[in-house]
Amino acid sequence: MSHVLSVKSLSKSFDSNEIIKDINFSISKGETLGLFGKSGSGKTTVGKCITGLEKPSSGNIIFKGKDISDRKTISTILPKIQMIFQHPETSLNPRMKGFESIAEPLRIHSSMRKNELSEKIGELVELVGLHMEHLHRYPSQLSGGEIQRIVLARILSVKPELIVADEPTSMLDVSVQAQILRLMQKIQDETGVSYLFVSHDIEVLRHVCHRIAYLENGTIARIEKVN
Ligand SMILES: Nc1ncnc2c1ncn2[C@@H]1O[C@H](COP(=O)(O)OP(=O)(O)OP(=O)(O)O)[C@@H](O)[C@H]1O
Repeated sequence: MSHVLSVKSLSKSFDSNEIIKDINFSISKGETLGLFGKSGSGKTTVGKCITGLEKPSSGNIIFKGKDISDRKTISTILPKIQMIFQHPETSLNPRMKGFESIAEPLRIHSSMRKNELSEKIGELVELVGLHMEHLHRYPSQLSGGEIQRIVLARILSVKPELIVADEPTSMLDVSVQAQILRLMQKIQDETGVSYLFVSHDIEVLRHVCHRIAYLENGTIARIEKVN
């Protein structure tokens, strides 16, 4: 299997405080790699370095053979790498209804006409299991699970090849959590997207990941295959 992402000797310090050091791992096409670590271990920092939200102190991030460690190159790769955050309520613009939230990246990254846009949004809404009525609501009028579905539809609109999912279900109750995890697996089966799934919940990771990387003392202590 070809690697979508390779992280090589990644380190990141904040104010001379080294948070992660010499991190190495790869993710194949269609693979879910879990990143496990306790609170404050630096999981989100790894995800932010990959998605360009933080600049690595040193090391390389190779996406489909191209080094995207410097900010100039990453702008040409985005939107192929997307990130889902932990707090659904802060993931969307509170002043945008569902339709606009999903349409916004399509308007930026494609030149679709109005009817093409509506058709595409209809397909995405069906893929993530929402109903048209949800599109006419603001985030404050949607549940956490419905917001994460809108977030997924928004992200999928630009056909990402890698999604960094940072505790995407930890704020949801157990039954909704299971629905979103199933949805993410269905999306992977249908699109071949790869995930870096960040969590402090080892049971969730064992359920959804092909392999799990354990972050300890700022570095990857080991990577295990999940049977
Ligand atoms: N921009 C920043 N400036 C300074 N310190 C930061 C910054 N971002 C993160 N940190 C620190 O880096 C450490 C790792 O944070 P990070 O959010 O990556 O951990 P985490 O494993 O994702 O934690 P959690 O599971 O609680 O979300 C923490 O001590 C945090 O305070």
